[in-house]
Amino acid sequence: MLSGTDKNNGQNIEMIQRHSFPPSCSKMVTAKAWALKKHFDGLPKASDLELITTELPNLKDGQLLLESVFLSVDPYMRPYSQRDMKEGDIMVGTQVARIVESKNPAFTAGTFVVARGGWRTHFISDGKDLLLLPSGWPESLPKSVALGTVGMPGLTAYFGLLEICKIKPGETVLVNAAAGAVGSVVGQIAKIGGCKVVGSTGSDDKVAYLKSIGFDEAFNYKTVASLDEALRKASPDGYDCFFDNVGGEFSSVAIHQMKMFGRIVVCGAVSQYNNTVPQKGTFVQFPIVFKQLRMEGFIVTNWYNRQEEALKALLKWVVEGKLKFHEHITEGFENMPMAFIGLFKGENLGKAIVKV
Ligand SMILES: NC(=O)C1=CN([C@@H]2O[C@H](COP(=O)(O)OP(=O)(O)OC[C@H]3O[C@@H](n4cnc5c(N)ncnc54)[C@H](OP(=O)(O)O)[C@@H]3O)[C@@H](O)[C@H]2O)C=CC1
Ligand SMILES: CCCCC/C=C/C=O
Repeated sequence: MLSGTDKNNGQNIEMIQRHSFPPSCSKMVTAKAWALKKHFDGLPKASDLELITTELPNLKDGQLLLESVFLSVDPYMRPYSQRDMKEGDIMVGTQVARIVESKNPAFTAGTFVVARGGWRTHFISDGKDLLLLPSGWPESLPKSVALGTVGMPGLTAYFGLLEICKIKPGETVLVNAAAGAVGSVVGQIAKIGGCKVVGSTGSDDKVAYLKSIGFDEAFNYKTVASLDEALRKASPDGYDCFFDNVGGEFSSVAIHQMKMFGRIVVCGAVSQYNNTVPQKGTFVQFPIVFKQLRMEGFIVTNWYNRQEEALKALLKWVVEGKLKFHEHITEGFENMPMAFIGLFKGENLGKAIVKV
């Protein structure tokens, strides 16, 4: 048996067994999975992860066998592994999977679902945590988009912007990591909502991409002489909303350019996830008090009671061409670690996906 526990909604997913099953089992399935071999220290390394090959047992009544088709790599996996995982655990994560075999009357083989199966090629589920793609999903739309713009990152943008920032037409919205999975949706929803949008990102190609999807202003934070000046130039009057994906130094500078009664949604802090020692930043109380700012953190899963409504809206915008998406696809399950590490080097434009 695996020595680690299963954090991937463990109640619903049968642990992969390390031992073989007797030859009498008719349908032995070989599954691969990535386990956390050693806790990350700074930037994750491929050698911190271990590829495990195992065989799955036959299905019991009520169970399904799933095969991952597309897997998601996301920045949250880095802080999550540190806080909530122990060495030996299978990496947490989400995939678009195809039902290979079903002994559960609620699901038929061949159906595609979004699952929280972790970094695995195959897994067994009782079906309780599987999500069908939203109805009306066009045949021409890649199913991987259910892991990005019409999935968790899209929901993050949707609820963060509409419910935490509560954008209003005519306002100016700032977003960093703007060419990524969440940021690119934030900017486009803000445009749909009648806002001016400023995006910060880490390469000139990404700047060009942001302009091509409708951002009013975009700059490369790695090459500007002064972040303070770049923010001021992009919006001399300041910012009503700041959707913060990056944290750290960027946030310390941007908070001073908020307008009176501005709102900051603290979505993530990707610049800080690989820190090995706690960092000190500037104190935030002065701008918060004197500009009467609201600064609020949130976790998207807290809004999942409304995910049906939001996925429907996101899919509609995609189909109408109002919400563009880009995917950074890495081929091969064995390359998952490199796809994950690439997030912290800015390698992805749009949603980082692994195609099995
Ligand atoms: N609160 C919530 O519920 C959720 C929060 N999040 C958070 O949203 C943020 C964006 O996630 P997501 O869109 O999936 O990821 P992205 O697709 O944006 O990928 C990460 C990007 O972050 C940028 N980045 C990486 N390292 C640094 C750094 N040191 N400094 C500045 N930028 C950096 C890179 O873009 P670049 O080239 O521009 O530097 C990279 O491409 C993350 O902080 C994530 O944790 C995501 C989902 C849910
Ligand atoms: C099911 C995925 C939940 C992601 C929450 C992310 C938090 C911060 O990055």
